[in-house]
Amino acid sequence: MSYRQPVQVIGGGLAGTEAAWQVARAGVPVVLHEMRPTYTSPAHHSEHLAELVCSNSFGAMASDRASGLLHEELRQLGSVVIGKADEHAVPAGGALAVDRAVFSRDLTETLAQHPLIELRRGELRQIPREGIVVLTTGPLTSAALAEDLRRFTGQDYMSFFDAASPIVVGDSINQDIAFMASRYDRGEAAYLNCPLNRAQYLDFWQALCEAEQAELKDFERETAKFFEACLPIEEMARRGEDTMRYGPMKPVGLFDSRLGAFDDPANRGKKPYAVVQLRQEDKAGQLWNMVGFQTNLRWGEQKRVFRLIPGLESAEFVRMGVMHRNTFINSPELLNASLQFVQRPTLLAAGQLVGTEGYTAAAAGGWLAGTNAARVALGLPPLTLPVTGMIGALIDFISSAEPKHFQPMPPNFGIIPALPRRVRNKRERYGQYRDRAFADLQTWAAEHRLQLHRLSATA
Ligand SMILES: Cc1cc2nc3c(=O)[nH]c(=O)nc-3n(C[C@H](O)[C@H](O)[C@H](O)COP(=O)(O)OP(=O)(O)OC[C@H]3O[C@@H](n4cnc5c(N)ncnc54)[C@H](O)[C@@H]3O)c2cc1C
Repeated sequence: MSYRQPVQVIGGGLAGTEAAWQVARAGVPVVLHEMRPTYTSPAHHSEHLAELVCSNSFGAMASDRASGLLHEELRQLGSVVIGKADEHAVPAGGALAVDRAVFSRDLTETLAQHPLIELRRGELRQIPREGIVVLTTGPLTSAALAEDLRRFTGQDYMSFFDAASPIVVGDSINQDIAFMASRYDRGEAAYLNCPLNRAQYLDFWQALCEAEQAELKDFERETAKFFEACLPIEEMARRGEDTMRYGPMKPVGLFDSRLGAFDDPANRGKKPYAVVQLRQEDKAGQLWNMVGFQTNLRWGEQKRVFRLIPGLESAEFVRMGVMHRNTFINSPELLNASLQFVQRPTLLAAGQLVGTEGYTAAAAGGWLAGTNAARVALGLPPLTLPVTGMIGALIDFISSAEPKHFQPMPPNFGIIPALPRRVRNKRERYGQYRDRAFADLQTWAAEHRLQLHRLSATA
């Protein structure tokens, strides 16, 4: 096949943007189809590429954490998404967070200016039957294309629910109450923290448990499975009085230095019982994201209940929380380890459509699918097992989740068809057990006659 026929990437999210860039970087022309602004998904708000639909964070930066390792590998591999994330980073105490509007606008302009990339706006309703195609339409793939993909695979989708948290105007936060700090004083003081005493926490918890939910459609209510790493805050509240204090409202390592020294025993009684953290959204610090407060409450209820939080009594919300059903394909059955469909090797897929959750994982999958689409076009063998950090992200996810909540995710999470049980069962932190995990993976890969590449060395 001649590679003069452009590769077609469908969906300009995190995965598609990275994929299109890698195709072009290999010298192969590419058309990137993005349906926004003509059609939009229920979670997207702009017309720009690589829009971050909820939090503005790509996860922890330290390279002994799965996300940090993946960032570092993607940097070395020339990822445009992580490159722009670095350029437009905002303070986030050890996490890689970005000014989302500037980040997405810059990526849109950068891709639009590349001589080998054509950015074509409009919904693609069918998978192109010919040529090399990369599907990166995400968890909210448009209905017509989803139906065509279902016909092509002959399989139903799998799904779970994911929610986004509200964004608050900085000037409306009462900074006599909210204080700046990062947990355990790590990095710069990057978060605004709203402290609650026990009575305030219990009032808030009660109000949250009783608040009115936005309606799910009947069939959705029956099958509502939440993504455990991103539970709606009201679902967390329903699970128990203290659940939020062990989750997003964890008070440890946070202290208002205006009250005195943290380690002074005289100040022990001043430590908060619970804390709501807000992370900076934009470089100017005008917008703040409520960390871990993804929600499916009715919008009026969100305002009423969240204004009970000390410091947010007059909060103005520029975006409310929402919840959506995320769908994904049964990738271990449908794809091989190079992200090509077994049925049609010229069709590849990446991002949340294949079940990898999160911005960083989407960018990594996009890197691999784009690289492989270009390699197929150039007549080169595709790369097989993926970025080491992606494996790490997988292990990290698996080790931090409760097995009983796996149902919708594990067989499809990531692109590794059958992780060995001993890796799957690891409950310890990834960083600490990385070497052992890699040894296990190497054995497993050898057993399956797969080569395990560290892409930074092979790309
Ligand atoms: C409500 C919600 C909250 C989330 N919160 C977080 C979070 O806080 N942190 C995190 O890391 N991840 C979060 N995620 C997951 C995260 O959004 C995804 O993992 C990541 O964005 C997936 O990237 P992607 O490129 O696969 O899909 P997307 O980024 O969704 O991109 C898909 C693109 O395809 C386009 N498209 C769809 N159909 C068509 C078509 N037929 N033709 C042309 N274009 C099409 C869409 O417009 C979109 O631009 C959340 C997801 C949802 C739905």
